[in-house]
Amino acid sequence: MSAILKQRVRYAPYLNKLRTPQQCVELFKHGQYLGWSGFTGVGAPKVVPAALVDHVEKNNLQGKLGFNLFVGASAGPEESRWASNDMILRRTPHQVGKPIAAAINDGRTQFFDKHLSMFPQDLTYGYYTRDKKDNDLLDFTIIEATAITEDGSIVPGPAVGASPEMLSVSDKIIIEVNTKTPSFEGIHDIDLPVNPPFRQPYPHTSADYRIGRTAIPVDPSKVVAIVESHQYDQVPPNTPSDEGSKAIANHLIEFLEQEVKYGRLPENLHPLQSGIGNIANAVVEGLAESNFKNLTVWTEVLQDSFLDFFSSGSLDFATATSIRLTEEGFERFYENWDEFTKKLCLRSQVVSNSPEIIRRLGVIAMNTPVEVDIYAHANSTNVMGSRMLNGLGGSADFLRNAKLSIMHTPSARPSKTDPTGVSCIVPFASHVDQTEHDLDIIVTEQGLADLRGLSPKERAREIIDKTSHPDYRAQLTEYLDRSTFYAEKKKSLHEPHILKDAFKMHLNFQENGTMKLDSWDQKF
Ligand SMILES: CC(=O)SCCNC(=O)CCNC(=O)[C@H](O)C(C)(C)COP(=O)(O)OP(=O)(O)OC[C@H]1O[C@@H](n2cnc3c(N)ncnc32)[C@H](O)[C@@H]1OP(=O)(O)O
Repeated sequence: MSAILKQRVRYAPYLNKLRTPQQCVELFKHGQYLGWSGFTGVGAPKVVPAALVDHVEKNNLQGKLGFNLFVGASAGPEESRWASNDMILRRTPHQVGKPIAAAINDGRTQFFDKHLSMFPQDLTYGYYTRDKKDNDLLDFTIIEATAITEDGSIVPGPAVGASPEMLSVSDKIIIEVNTKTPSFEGIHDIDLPVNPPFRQPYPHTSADYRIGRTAIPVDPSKVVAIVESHQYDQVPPNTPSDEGSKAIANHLIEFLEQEVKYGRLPENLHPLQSGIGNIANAVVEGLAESNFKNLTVWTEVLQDSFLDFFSSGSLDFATATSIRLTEEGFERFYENWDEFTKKLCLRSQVVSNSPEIIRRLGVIAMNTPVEVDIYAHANSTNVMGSRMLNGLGGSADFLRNAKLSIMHTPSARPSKTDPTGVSCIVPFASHVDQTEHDLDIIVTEQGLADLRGLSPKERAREIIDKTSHPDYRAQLTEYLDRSTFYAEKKKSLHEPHILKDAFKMHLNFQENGTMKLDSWDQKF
C-alpha cells in the first residue's frame, strides 16, 4: 500500500478491502449490469476494466464475458478494448471511438442513444434493468476517485457524470483511487438523486452557484474493493481549428455583437454551452480573442481551448460535468491549479444538462450536426440515416432549452472522390435529432441563417442562400422551387417536399460518391 494511497483514503476501513485489479476479476460474471464513472473519456475506471479485458484476451473469452455497460457519456481506451473483445452487450447513453461505433454498427452491441440529462434518472427508475431477476439495478459500479473523505464519501476526478445515481442503485461498489493525479477535492458540487414526487426545484441561478457538497456519499458496506490506479486519462489530441471553422466563429461573434447592440443579450452575453469538435474549439478560441468580457460558461464538457479562454481574462467562471483535457492540457491545468480551479466547478450531468436550469439561465447553445435540412431539422447522430457516429450526447438537452440554439457545421464535407461530395445542408435530414421547433441559428463558413420567427418556406430560402455551399446552392434552390410548385397544386404549401426526391442527394452519394446530382429527374 503506497503512502499516498493511505493519505488519500481517509476512511480507514476501506483500506482493509484493498485488492489488485487482477484480484477483482473473479467478482464479475457474464451478463451483469455495470456502471462506470466518467464522462467524455475522462474520470472513467481504468485498471479494473483493463484487468478484465486482459483476462478475456488471455483466455479467449470473447463473447463469453460480456456486460450491460452504463457510463455517463463516453469512456476511455479501456472501453475501446472491451468493444473489440465483444465485452459490451448493451450500452447507453453515448460513446466515442471507432471500436465501439464498429461494435454498434456491426450489431454486436445493443446501443441506445439517450439525452444525457435523462439517462441517470431513467437508470434510477429501473427502466434499463427491467429484465433483471434481482432487485438491484446495477450489480457493480466501478468508480474512479481521487480521494475518500472521513465518512467514506467519494471525491471524483475530472468528471462527475452519472456517478451519484449509479452509486445510489448499485449492489456493490469498486473504487479505483487514482494516486497519479492530484486530488480534485473542492472542485465538485454534487447533487444527490431524488425521484418524483419528492424532487425539489434546482436552486441554481448562476454558473458559479454551489449547493456545497463536494463528495458523493456511499453506503460503505457496499464497497467490496478498493484498487490503486496510477494512470492518467488518455484523451486524443483535438483537431486544430482551420480556415472554415475560424470563418464560422467570426460569423457567430459578429451575430452575438449584433444581439448585444439590439438589446437582446447583455454585454457579457448569457452562459455559453459549447459542444465537441474543431468548430466548437474555434468558437471558444474566437470568443477568447473577442471584445466580450466577464463571460460565463454553463456546459457539459470543457476542452483544452478553455484553458486559453480562462487565461485570456475574458472568462469569469465555467461549469461542466467533465473537464476533458489532453495529457498536455492536464499538465497545464495541474501546474496552474489555483488559477484555473477558482473559476471552475464540476457538477452531476443531471444538473449540467438540466433543461430547467438551461432555460432559466438563458444559455447560448452551440453544437455541430452531421447535416441540417432546409427546414432546420438536424441530424446529430446517424450518417445516411443509419450509421451511428457518437450519439446525441447533450446536444438536444441544450438546443431544446437554450435562449439561443445554434448549430454550426461546414457547409460541405469531402467524400472519397469529391472534396465537396457531402453537402451538410440537405432537402430532408436522413435522421432527426433536433427539430425545426428548436433551432434558431444555422451557421457555416458561408454565412449565418437567422431562423427566428420565420415560416418554414422563409427558413428554407434563408438556409440555402446564407449557409449552403456554392456547389449545392442552385441544386437546393431547384429542389425548393420544384417542391413549392408541386405543393401549391396539392394545397400543402406549409413545408413543401417532393417525397420521391427528398433523399436523392443521399442516394446519389451512396451510389456515386457525391451528393451532386446530374438532374433532379435522375432515377435510383
Ligand atoms: C458529450 C457531448 O454531448 S458534447 C455536446 C454536444 N454533443 C453532440 O452534439 C453529439 C453529436 N455530435 C458529434 O458527435 C459531433 O459534433 C459530430 C460527429 C456530429 C461532428 O463533429 P466533427 O468534429 O465535425 O466530426 P468529424 O469531422 O470528426 O467527423 C466525424 C465523422 O462523421 C462523418 N460525417 C460528419 N458529417 C457527415 C455527413 N454529413 N455525411 C457523411 N459523413 C459525415 C465524418 O466523415 C467522420 O467520419 P469518420 O469517423 O468515418 O471519419
